[in-house]
Amino acid sequence: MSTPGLWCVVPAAGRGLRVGGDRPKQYLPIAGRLLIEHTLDRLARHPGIVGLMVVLSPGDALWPGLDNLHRKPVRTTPGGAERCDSVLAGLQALPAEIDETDFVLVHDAARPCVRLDDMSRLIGTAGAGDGGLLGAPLRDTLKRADEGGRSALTEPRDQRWRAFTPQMFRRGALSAALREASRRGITVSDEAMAMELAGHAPLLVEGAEDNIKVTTAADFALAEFLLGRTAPAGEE
Ligand SMILES: Nc1ccn([C@@H]2O[C@H](COP(=O)(O)OP(=O)(O)OP(=O)(O)O)[C@@H](O)[C@H]2O)c(=O)n1
Ligand SMILES: C[C@](O)(CO)[C@H](O)COP(=O)(O)O
Repeated sequence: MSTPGLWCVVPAAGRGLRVGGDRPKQYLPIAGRLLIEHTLDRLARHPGIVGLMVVLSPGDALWPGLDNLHRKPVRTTPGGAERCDSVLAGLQALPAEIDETDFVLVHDAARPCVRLDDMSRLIGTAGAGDGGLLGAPLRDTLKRADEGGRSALTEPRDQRWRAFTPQMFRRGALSAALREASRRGITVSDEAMAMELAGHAPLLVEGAEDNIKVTTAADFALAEFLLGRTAPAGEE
């Protein structure tokens, strides 16, 4: 039996090494709350989401122990060495009532600024086919650097997109695609890559470019500004 709504797997088992903080970045403060709390609150506010499966680093002692947000269940499970391993673990830990053909969302804990209306557009359009992902067409010129840090060549920009999250796929198809990529020794950088390798054609759904992934220390100031806006983005 499927559920009348979407669960979201939230990979949050990373170490945040590129930030260089004294703890994993998902547990660093932004605008008075933990980074992860902003992200989970944003996700739980979306009416189409019915539950969150947060994937934590094994032995994570910093998890604040949330079990419910906006009257929606929050569950946790241990993740793996790579993001894709954590996503697969999250899929496996979802409640039994979610069957293989149900769509699920995957959204990085490190992306606290996702807009609710962008999520609605993804859910409303990508569910008609193989699933899809939020992203944005590349708007800057793209350079390939040589070993000396110089521009070796300019990459073609047409039909190039930046991939964001959430990404939305059927639980069974995504699990199988992730397992197959792992079996082939391929570390996929997002769920769509695994689906592409499995022969699917994920739909690209354009979303706001302020859906930033907090990756370095410099990203915290921008995230703080974006989160400080009067109303959660997408409800303005
Ligand atoms: N083994 C991993 C690695 C990453 N992630 C999660 O995947 C998201 C995107 O990954 P990234 O931004 O690279 O986070 P980190 O891996 O923590 O960053 P870094 O590479 O700087 O250590 C983050 O929410 C991170 O917690 C995860 O669940 N499991
Ligand atoms: C999934 C993702 O956020 C899409 O852009 C990105 O691939 C994550 O990369 P990371 O190196 O694991 O942060």
